[in-house]
Amino acid sequence: MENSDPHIVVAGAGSIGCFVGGLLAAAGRNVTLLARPRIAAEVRAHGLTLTDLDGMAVQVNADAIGISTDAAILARADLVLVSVKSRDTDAMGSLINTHTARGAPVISLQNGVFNGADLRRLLPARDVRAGMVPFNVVPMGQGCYHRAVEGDIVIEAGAGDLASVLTVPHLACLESREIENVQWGKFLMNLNNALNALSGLPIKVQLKDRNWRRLMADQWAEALRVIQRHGIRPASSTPVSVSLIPWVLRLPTGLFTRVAAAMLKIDPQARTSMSYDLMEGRPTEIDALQGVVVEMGQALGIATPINAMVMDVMRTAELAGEGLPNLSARALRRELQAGGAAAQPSNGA
Ligand SMILES: NC(=O)C1=CN([C@@H]2O[C@H](COP(=O)(O)OP(=O)(O)OC[C@H]3O[C@@H](n4cnc5c(N)ncnc54)[C@H](OP(=O)(O)O)[C@@H]3O)[C@@H](O)[C@H]2O)C=CC1
Ligand SMILES: CC(C)(CO)C(=O)C(=O)O
Repeated sequence: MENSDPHIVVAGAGSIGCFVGGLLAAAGRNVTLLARPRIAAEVRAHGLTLTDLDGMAVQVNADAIGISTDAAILARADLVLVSVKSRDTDAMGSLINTHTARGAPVISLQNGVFNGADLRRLLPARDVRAGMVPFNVVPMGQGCYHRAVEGDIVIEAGAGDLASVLTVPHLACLESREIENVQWGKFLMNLNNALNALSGLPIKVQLKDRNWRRLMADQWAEALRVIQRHGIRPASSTPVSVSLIPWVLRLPTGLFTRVAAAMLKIDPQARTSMSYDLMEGRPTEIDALQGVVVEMGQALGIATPINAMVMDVMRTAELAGEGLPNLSARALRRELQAGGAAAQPSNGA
């Protein structure tokens, strides 16, 4: 990437893409959102209003940011930020391969741990970087996107100073030589996406319920055991190590609330991205999260009944297409005890 004012194309602008692309454009970067017609129409009509839990309020007028629904815009990209859901990574990778110049770096801003590798497979001999977005973005409608959890973006280290290109007021980006560990740490957090979506609750309300936290803790511990047995060492994205998180989650609510406040700032509106998928009747990223734990467990003959149960219940909710199912943690425990989903290989681990 040689251009001093690189053209950044956000490939699949939804919550993360509009928020990140919008802040970059607000700082004067040359940004185009590649978006579906419904999002393009919204941004053309209202521009973007970007807010956050610290009181940020940034307005981006529609004429300050490029908007396109045509993938051919990728031909004019010097840098591509991929922000589609995991199910669309292959399709977007193929579009980038068709249209984008080989010299343009491609950065995945997606959850899950394999999107970077999937893009690399589709885009051989290109500069493809995995990334990790720690914050949550709530789509508020009329071009308004609200960042409801704090944190800085982390991207895989490599040639050029891409982190500086992506660091502007209200948005910081760091490079890491251990991006896989960083992604695995976020992966563990994202296992709550499904629980949160099934609960139908904002994250903050869900976290106040000790039954939900116990289920989160058990699910986390089950996944961590499998991941570590594969030799992976997840890096925590909070000041508390990944192995201590289950202990923190199991604390009585008063104590937990105090410890959690020092770990991560979350505002009352935050719901996980999977909640919006269920609300809007779209398939979720469950395969890239619980699905990965179940497969990794199967590969080692380790039972993962909680992750398997959550995956099954999520599939039922997707098929029902009735939005958030508003289940209780107790209902999921009963599902686990009923054991249908728990029919897993076990070596007693
Ligand atoms: N939202 C959040 O708070 C966070 C999300 N993430 C991760 O970031 C990634 C993006 O999430 P999020 O922004 O919430 O997802 P969204 O669904 O809000 O945005 C993705 C957008 O890409 C669109 N899209 C898909 N294919 C194309 C295409 N070929 N051309 C144009 N647009 C396309 C989708 O449209 P359509 O729906 O019609 O397919 C959708 O509007 C996910 O991996 C998610 O897990 C990470 C941290 C937080
Ligand atoms: C809520 C958060 C930030 C962590 O689980 C997230 O990644 C998501 O909404 O997908």
